[in-house]
Amino acid sequence: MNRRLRALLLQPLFDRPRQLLIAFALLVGATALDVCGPWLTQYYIDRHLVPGDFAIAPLALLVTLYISSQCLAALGRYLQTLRFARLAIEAVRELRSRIFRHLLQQPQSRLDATPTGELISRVTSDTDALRELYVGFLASVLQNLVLLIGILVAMTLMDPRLTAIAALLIPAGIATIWAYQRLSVAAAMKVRQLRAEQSARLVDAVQGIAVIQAYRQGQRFLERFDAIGQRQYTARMRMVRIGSLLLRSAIDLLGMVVLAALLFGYGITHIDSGGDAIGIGVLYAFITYLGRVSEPLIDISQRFNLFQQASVAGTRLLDVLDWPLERLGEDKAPIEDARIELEGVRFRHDGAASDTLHGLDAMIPAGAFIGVVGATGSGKSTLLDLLCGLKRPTAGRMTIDGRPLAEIDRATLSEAVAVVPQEPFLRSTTLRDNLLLGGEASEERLEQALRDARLATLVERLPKGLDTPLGERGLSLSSGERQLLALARALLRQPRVLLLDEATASVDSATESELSKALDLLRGRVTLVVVAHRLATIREADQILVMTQGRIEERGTHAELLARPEGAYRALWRSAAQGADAIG
Ligand SMILES: Nc1ncnc2c1ncn2[C@@H]1O[C@H](COP(=O)(O)OP(=O)(O)OP(=O)(O)O)[C@@H](O)[C@H]1O
Repeated sequence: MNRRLRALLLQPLFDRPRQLLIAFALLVGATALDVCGPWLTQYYIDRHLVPGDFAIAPLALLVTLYISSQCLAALGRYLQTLRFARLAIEAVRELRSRIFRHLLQQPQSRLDATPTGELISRVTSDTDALRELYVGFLASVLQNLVLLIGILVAMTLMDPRLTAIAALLIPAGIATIWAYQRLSVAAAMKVRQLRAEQSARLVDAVQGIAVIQAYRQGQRFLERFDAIGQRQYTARMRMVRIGSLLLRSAIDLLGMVVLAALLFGYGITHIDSGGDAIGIGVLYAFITYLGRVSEPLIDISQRFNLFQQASVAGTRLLDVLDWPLERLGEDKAPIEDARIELEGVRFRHDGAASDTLHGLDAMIPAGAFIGVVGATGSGKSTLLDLLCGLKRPTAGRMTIDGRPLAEIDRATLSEAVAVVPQEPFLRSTTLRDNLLLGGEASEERLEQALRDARLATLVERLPKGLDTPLGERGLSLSSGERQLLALARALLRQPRVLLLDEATASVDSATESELSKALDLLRGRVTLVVVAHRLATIREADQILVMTQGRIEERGTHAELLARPEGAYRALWRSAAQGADAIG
């Protein structure tokens, strides 16, 4: 295990030295009291039972000591378990939020490239594996080790020679555990890998359930899922076979052999000492202890796979923590006019063979209304992602009010630039929370934004109005309504730049023309960049950029572009008009 992994796994514990110390002290105390049990019994047998001394006072003292030591041991165990659990839960909560914070600061490209199920499993099940390590492995292994030491000390105090015989069980047990580890590691890794595969398939299926049902692919998905289940079963059974052969059975067998050796040893010592050196009570205590030595050994070995799993999970978490954070600018001066300039802006996706945007030049004056049109895949959405800072250009320069976009602080930029994406993100909470997204606004501003986004009538119809929950069992908005909600959310923030990506693609023509009027009201006050398939939306734009395969092929007003006989815009306009069966 390397140093970083060790630090990741252990640091959260060492960050809480007081708690760790208290938990450990409780553990040692409880174990010591536990070990007292057989020792007190031995004392009773040798000093009272065998000589036939049944005086009430010492007997009562012995019984009281026995009961109270065992009760205190149980109390100590209970407190120790609580302490370790608290330590583990706190450590995991902290780690989980560290990983989540790191994910939230990732560049868009990283999140795009990583499957959702994978991200979720890193934040949840991988951090959970660490909790298991603290509660299931660390606490238990420490407890068992202390118990073993306690038993050995108690035995040595009673009889060192017999202890030497009984202690044979320890190296033999360790050798068995070592063999188990070696034989089962491959199967354990296989099980974990198959489990990850199974959850990835599950996430795929749940996300695509509508398509799976529509294309009648349920049976195929089920068969593939079951096939993984079958492989998992085989790997698990292999682990169980190795485990049941080597762990309980082998260690129990070893225990029997050592017991026989002990009885033999007892006999020899007895003869050597002339028959009265070792009491029957010592033998009783040794037999009891012996039974308790094999339990900790089995327990340690069985919990070893928790340690293995935590190591694998820890490696995956370190991998996430290694993902570089998005470079953030530090320029916090507010954006005033929102004049945007692009010079030779290029963009290439990570690992892609060619550029998606090939050197864009554009000058967007403050308060201008810019329309962006072009064929599917021509790079319109990518351009908007660059304008709002979600993606960084691979080459070229982008400025806003003459200040490089890359140097502007993230919060300043997102305060000034609002985006209405193609597929709006909605949370399963109320309409109000979805509009505010954690921010604040007066009722008047909320109502104004709803009116501007043409959502006011929908909200008035709902019995709970803005407090109606969305998603799951709540209201399910239509695609058009979702877009309007995203628009209202953007308007609420009174941005300096408003970027719309096909924001009105799913609303009917009447709503769309009303929205155009609302956007008209923003003209001159807000810099507007509108990507549109429906050309009517951007007909009134100050300038229209026509994109083809990552380049700006044409630019001009609607009238100028339409006047070009062989122009791309004219062709788009004509085909759209033919589609609508009427030339505009
Ligand atoms: N990770 C990626 N690696 C390589 N190419 C990608 C990646 N992600 C997107 N692309 C490509 O980038 C191009 C531009 O996509 P973009 O979404 O900007 O197009 P668009 O003009 O907005 O299309 P639409 O009108 O369909 O929304 C597309 O050809 C897309 O396939």
